[in-house]
Amino acid sequence: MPTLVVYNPVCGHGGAQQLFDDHVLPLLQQNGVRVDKLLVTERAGHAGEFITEYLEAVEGPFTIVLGSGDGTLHEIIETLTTTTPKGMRASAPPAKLTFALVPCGTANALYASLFPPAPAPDADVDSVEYKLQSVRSAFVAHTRPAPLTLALTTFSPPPGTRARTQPRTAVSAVVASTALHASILHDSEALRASVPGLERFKLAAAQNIARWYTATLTLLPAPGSGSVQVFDPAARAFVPSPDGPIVDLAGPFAYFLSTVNVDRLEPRFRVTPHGRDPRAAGGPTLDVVVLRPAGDPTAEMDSEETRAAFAKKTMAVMGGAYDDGAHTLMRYAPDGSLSTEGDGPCVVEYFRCGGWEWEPVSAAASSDRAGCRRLALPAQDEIDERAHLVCTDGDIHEIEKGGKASCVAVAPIDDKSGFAVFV
Ligand SMILES: Nc1ncnc2c1ncn2[C@@H]1O[C@H](COP(=O)(O)OP(=O)(O)OP(=O)(O)O)[C@@H](O)[C@H]1O
Repeated sequence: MPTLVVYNPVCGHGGAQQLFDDHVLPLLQQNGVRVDKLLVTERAGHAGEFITEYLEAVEGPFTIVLGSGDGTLHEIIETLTTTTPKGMRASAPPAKLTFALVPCGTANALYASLFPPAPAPDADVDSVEYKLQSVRSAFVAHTRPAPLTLALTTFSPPPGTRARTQPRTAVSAVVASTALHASILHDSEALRASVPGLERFKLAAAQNIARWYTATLTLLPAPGSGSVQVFDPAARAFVPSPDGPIVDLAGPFAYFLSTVNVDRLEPRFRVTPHGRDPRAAGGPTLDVVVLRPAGDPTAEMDSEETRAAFAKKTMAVMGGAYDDGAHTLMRYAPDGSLSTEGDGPCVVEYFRCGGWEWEPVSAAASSDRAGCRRLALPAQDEIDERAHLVCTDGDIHEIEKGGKASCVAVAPIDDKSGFAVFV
């Protein structure tokens, strides 16, 4: 099976070259692995172009030893998924691509989810041994790779518009989000040069923590599951949603994020903490976390004070994600304080579903749906620019005014196609 080595020398703290020279390439050599091609990426887009051209010319299946963060992995998967197949790639089904991941990026969400660091706060995610686990699985232990589920997000123009181009589709292997998470990724990119580590996400979070987003959200069941599932903190399990097979949620929203393949976005940020649990039979699924101010029993009407008070709760929810996913157990006490005890209303809504539709709307339209009327904004026809941002694995997209984003989870049709990773 052809083996390619690709690494991004500038991702994370810029240590990929040394790690590959000193450890990864020697480990491959010791285990008799012949490297067919090695690419040190020179620019954004390089890895995707290189892999696509190689796969057009050479018969697969393929293994790629990839030294990067989630962004370069995303770039390869998205380029292959959205480029019309030609040459060898035109064969059906297209050849399978399996990754041995070497975490060299900033957050390394997929790697940290597949190889969760030990619970001790000082567990060393920077050690060479921690970083070589996927390569060892591939070439030393010869484990069976795990298939990757993908989230396909399509951006549609307003209904009735004559499409100038085909609707765009973005592909993610980790996260598709809007609201606070998309705002953080949007703003943190500008900080990349000045704040190189995870701190830039915390800085961008502080800038955006008090924003609300007006939209409507529809969650759709996975094929074969019959219903959207909702996490029941008392049972510590997903159960069919009492709202029926499809769940409609009105805004405003503070947080909305969906994940595939992962239970965390950073080694310690377990935002969808059951994302790696074994699934019941049925189609591929997304784990979805939603935070809506209307759930707060003390949020009476929209005002600066209400938003400032709710921002503290959003902070507490983010803190719960850093505390092993405790936000999914949080409930409101009657006075609006948060606790993981008691049986009050859940603070976050944690769902498992097959897909979702997010449609930015005016505040009036959003609050027309049941449950959120009391938080209607005064300026009813204002367009909420920020509600139009969608993040797919770090890429930021903008929904056209009057349009929407629709996301669906897909999995390889068999174990000879699609993408997989050595775990
Ligand atoms: N030589 C290069 N110069 C500049 N950008 C590059 C180069 N090689 C790859 N890239 C781009 O860098 C971006 C970020 O890389 P990557 O995701 O691997 O690291 P990261 O952002 O540090 O990590 P993470 O995604 O885990 O936070 C990718 O979108 C990729 O296209």
